[in-house]
Amino acid sequence: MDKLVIEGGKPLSGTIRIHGAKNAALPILAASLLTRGRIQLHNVPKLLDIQVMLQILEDIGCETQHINDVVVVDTSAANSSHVPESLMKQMRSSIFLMGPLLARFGEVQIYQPGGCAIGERKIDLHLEGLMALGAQILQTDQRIICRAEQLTGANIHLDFPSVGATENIMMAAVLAKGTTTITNAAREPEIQDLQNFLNQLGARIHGAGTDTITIDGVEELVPCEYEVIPDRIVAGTFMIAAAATRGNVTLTHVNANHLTSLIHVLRGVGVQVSVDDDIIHVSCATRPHAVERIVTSPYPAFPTDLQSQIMVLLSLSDGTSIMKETIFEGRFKHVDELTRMGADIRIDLNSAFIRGVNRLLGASVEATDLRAGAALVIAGLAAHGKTIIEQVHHIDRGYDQIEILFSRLGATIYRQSPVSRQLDFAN
Ligand SMILES: CC(=O)N[C@H]1[C@@H](OP(=O)(O)OP(=O)(O)OC[C@H]2O[C@@H](n3ccc(=O)[nH]c3=O)[C@H](O)[C@@H]2O)O[C@H](CO)[C@@H](O)[C@@H]1O
Ligand SMILES: C=C(OP(=O)(O)O)C(=O)O
Repeated sequence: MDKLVIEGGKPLSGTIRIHGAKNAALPILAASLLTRGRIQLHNVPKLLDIQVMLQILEDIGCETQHINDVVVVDTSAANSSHVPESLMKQMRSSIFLMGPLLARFGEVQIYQPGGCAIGERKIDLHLEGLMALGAQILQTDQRIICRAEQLTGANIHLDFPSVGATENIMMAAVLAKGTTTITNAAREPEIQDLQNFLNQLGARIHGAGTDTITIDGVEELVPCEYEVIPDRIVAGTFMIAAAATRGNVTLTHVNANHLTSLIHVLRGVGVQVSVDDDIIHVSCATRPHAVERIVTSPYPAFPTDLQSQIMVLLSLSDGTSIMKETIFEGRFKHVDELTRMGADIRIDLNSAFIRGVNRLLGASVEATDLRAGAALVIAGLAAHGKTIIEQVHHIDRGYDQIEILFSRLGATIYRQSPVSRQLDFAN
């Protein structure tokens, strides 16, 4: 298992380019199955989750290629509506295959998806949405079989604006007969990106970005070329790292409109953030102060995917801050690790009370999930001394070589691979 080793205490400085969004690229890759032919996608990051999605597409008969940030998927020969359990279990986003495969083949056999251990992460809203479109669902313990000779448009109200359920329903409804309306839909930028991609294929969807999405079913879709949006969570991670190390960092290829809640919080604690078109500049010369309360909620509120990272900044701020997590019940696992590094955080139900300390100290810690891992990297960069982070594979799900990106900003950070892997690379 790889480890990250960090010698902290240096302010980050310099410019980096932000890669494409994992959470946009994954549903878009799954949606490519809705058409027959060759799709070319730009700005697709080289991440573990993307690799798994491409492996699944290959397993069901597609041809795929990922060179630099360009992915080509040829879906012409896709011939299976079954996703093997071993692949399903590798990530949560395998669930995105359900809608497109059902729409393409009239049936799909999948399993409960895997993913980060951040909460229960049910899929009831996905299933209810597909049933509303006319699918019959047979569920045993882990296996889910879904069938529908013809999907038919319907009015679907989501009890919670689930990102994944909104996307799965959109993908299933594109080729359905008639019109589908999703109310209380999720409004995340990645949903708008999926709408834009599907419309480029010839779909007729509008409303993404609001809480009501309308999908007028079409007969068929034709392949296209498309560019994925920048990753707002990766951008946010680097912005917070710049502030936590009292650095001076410029991010390029970002969309600041997707980061309004974070920019508001950062400015509120005294961090300088300026925006110029697709460039964001972050600098922090003095100790930030505490924030009264941050609550994670669906977009456009503060994202749960930046909760653990901002907690590192609050741990180093002057005063006590409160962080309430309302999306995932198991997303405070980084707290024990941060405490090991000297943070002063108390958890009460879904709220964390963070008393700022003057400094964090390097320690051996474990990434328990993707964003918890990213938070530990930030903590390690800001801390005095050496930090070793285990279970780096979690971080690799969402950041393309995080150590290289931070090295470019002057950090001392490197990856230690087991000897056998180092030899593999040498050959
Ligand atoms: C690949 C991707 O885009 N992942 C993002 C997506 O995950 P994901 O799509 O899984 O997140 P959801 O919005 O669906 O989940 C939010 C909440 O709804 C619950 N729920 C969800 C579906 C369902 O059928 N039943 C149900 O109860 C979940 O358990 C969770 O408590 O949005 C999350 C919330 O912004 C982000 O943290 C993830 O990074
Ligand atoms: C929770 C996340 O991703 P996923 O939904 O793919 O597990 C994340 O990106 O922080």
